[in-house]
Amino acid sequence: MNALAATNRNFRLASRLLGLDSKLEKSLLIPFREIKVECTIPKDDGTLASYVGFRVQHDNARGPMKGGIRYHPEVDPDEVNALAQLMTWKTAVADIPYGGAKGGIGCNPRDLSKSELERLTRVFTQKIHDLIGIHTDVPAPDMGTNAQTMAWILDEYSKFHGHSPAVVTGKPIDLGGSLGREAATGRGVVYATEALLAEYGKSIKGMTFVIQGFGNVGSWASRLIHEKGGKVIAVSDITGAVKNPNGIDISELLKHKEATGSLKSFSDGDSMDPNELLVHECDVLIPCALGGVLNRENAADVKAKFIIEAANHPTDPEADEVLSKKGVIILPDIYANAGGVTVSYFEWVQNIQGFMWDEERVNMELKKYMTQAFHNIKNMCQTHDCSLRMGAFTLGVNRVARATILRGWEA
Ligand SMILES: NC(=O)C1=CN([C@@H]2O[C@H](COP(=O)(O)OP(=O)(O)OC[C@H]3O[C@@H](n4cnc5c(N)ncnc54)[C@H](OP(=O)(O)O)[C@@H]3O)[C@@H](O)[C@H]2O)C=CC1
Ligand SMILES: O=C(O)CCC(=O)C(=O)O
Repeated sequence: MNALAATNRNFRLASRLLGLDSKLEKSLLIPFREIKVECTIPKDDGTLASYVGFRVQHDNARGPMKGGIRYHPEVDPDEVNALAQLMTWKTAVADIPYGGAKGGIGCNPRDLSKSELERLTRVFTQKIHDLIGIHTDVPAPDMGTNAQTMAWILDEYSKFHGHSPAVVTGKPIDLGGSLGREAATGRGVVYATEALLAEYGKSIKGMTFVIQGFGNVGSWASRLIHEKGGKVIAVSDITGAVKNPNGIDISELLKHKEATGSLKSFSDGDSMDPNELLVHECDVLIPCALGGVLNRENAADVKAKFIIEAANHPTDPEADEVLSKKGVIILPDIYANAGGVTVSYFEWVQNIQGFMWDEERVNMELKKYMTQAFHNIKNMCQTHDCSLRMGAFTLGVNRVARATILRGWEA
């Protein structure tokens, strides 16, 4: 099932549990605006290359639309649409005053030089600058983009609208970024994991973890789990996977990745088949890369007891069903990875206030939001006798539905 069909299905299940009116259901599902632009840039060798860029603005009932921009060869309109919708429910689950959006460019950032990436980002910004803004739609990093990408968007946007640091989040600190934003999604994943494990009388210390993806989210989650005494026994990136049953020394792995750009040939572990990683024996599996990686092909073989969805929509509905029947506890993406957008919100608030918080305050507030959201999800699970995924969806959808009704439809 493609990402959009899967997301729509989860939304509809939540809508039925909440007993939403069918017209309201339809209006919540249809995106506010879908933007598709062609971005042509001169390559370093003088030839021209064209890329298609998307920004889907899903809903703004609760505030400005918010969500990352992804650079990846598999970016397509349906996936961006699904990711934008997930942002609407995620910001509502986190209870931050935003709606949802997502963007992307179909390109492989690994094949582009830094100056090509800069040109592409600037052309994309030129094409969408009228449709984003501090109080309309605020982009941030996602897969394949980072603080530097946000700096280019900020610079290009400011040429049209004047200096506007709050138009993007996840910026470099020197341009108004927030302390703690880079680590925030991984840190939020760890707070979410702690909240879940505590329900089962468990903690991170001594448990075994398998992590797919070692970019922003995966590397920070690995590092913080390692610091808390969790045993990270297998990790992968696009180049391969590494395992060590005694626990990988994550600080050494970070140095190796920094030096070589890859997890390959790491001396403190054995290489493994990346396809085997998701079904490797462990207590907790944390997908931190692409969507749809847990599917009908591998779900029955998953051995983890807990799955923390740090990636967006890593589990397709068929896998969800198989895993639930097996008793695997899944912490859903719209809660588990909400730490990133929550600290993006803190960054935006700091930019608007013109006042910078210290990192301790950022992390403390993040923990407060993540813990509160977990308790709210648990309450929805009790009210509707449902899974954590439906608990999170009903929480988010209900908040957006209430805001939509309050705003009304009168022209
Ligand atoms: N950044 C953020 O704040 C947030 C991100 N997310 C989600 O988290 C996920 C990861 O995002 P982020 O860490 O920012 O992205 P990055 O681009 O920083 O990292 C992605 C990682 O995934 C790896 N990867 C890519 N393809 C594969 C594959 N087929 N198998 C194994 N690993 C693979 C990459 O490998 P390599 O290192 O070799 O390139 C990289 O390590 C995405 O689903 C994103 O939507 C969710 C909330 C917020
Ligand atoms: O920080 C943000 O605004 C968005 C992060 C994001 O894209 C996500 O949560 O999937």
